[in-house]
Amino acid sequence: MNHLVAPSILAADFANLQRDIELINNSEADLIHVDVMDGMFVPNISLGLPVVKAVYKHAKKPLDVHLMIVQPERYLKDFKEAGAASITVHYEACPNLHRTVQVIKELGCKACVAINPHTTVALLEDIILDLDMVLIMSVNPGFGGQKFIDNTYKKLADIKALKRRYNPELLIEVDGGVDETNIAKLIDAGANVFVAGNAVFASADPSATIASLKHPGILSRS
Ligand SMILES: O=C(CO)[C@H](O)[C@H](O)COP(=O)(O)O
Ligand SMILES: [Fe+2]
Repeated sequence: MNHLVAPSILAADFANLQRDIELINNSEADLIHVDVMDGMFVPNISLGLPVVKAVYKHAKKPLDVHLMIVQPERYLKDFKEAGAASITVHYEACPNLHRTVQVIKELGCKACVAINPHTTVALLEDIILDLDMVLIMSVNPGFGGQKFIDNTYKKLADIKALKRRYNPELLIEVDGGVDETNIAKLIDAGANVFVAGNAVFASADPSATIASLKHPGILSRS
């Protein structure tokens, strides 16, 4: 399949959020990545349900909601009602992960599990069959603009092997430090959904950057 690009609005201008949503709407982006942080699971607070609802009102692309919160099972229905098309919960935040994943699917959302850089891919073996997508964190969650962690390539090799064995349709998302310099290598490593925050919104021309993430190898900038 062709890979998907998911700009993260964490790096957008929150005072001009509608403008930045329109920018994504009119770009080659496939999804809108929404980072929800609670100051507990991660040492940062970003945005919550009212902002997700406001984004959904203007969004013409599916919302890919990444919950970096403790006990995310408390809020799954709320995020579905706020407009989430897919809901990502963290392996590290879910003691009853199988149940949490079933609830996400019963709500009609795509179910995704994220793992932090220190969490071994092998821990996903008994849940992978139930998932639509796995998110490999390529930075420690909590902040945009961090440096990509190279061990991600090893984790992609491991998840690719599990995918081949158990769930060939599985999507593999990479989040953190993705940009025009590493996306081609990440595609080769087996990833097919790419979150990009700073690479898009800190660039001089965010739409052109999204286009070049969508078509790596082709010079989309004039
Ligand atoms: O989940 C996240 C951080 O926890 C963000 O999605 C991620 O950091 C994207 O930002 P950038 O592309 O700037 O690294
Ligand atoms: Fe994210």
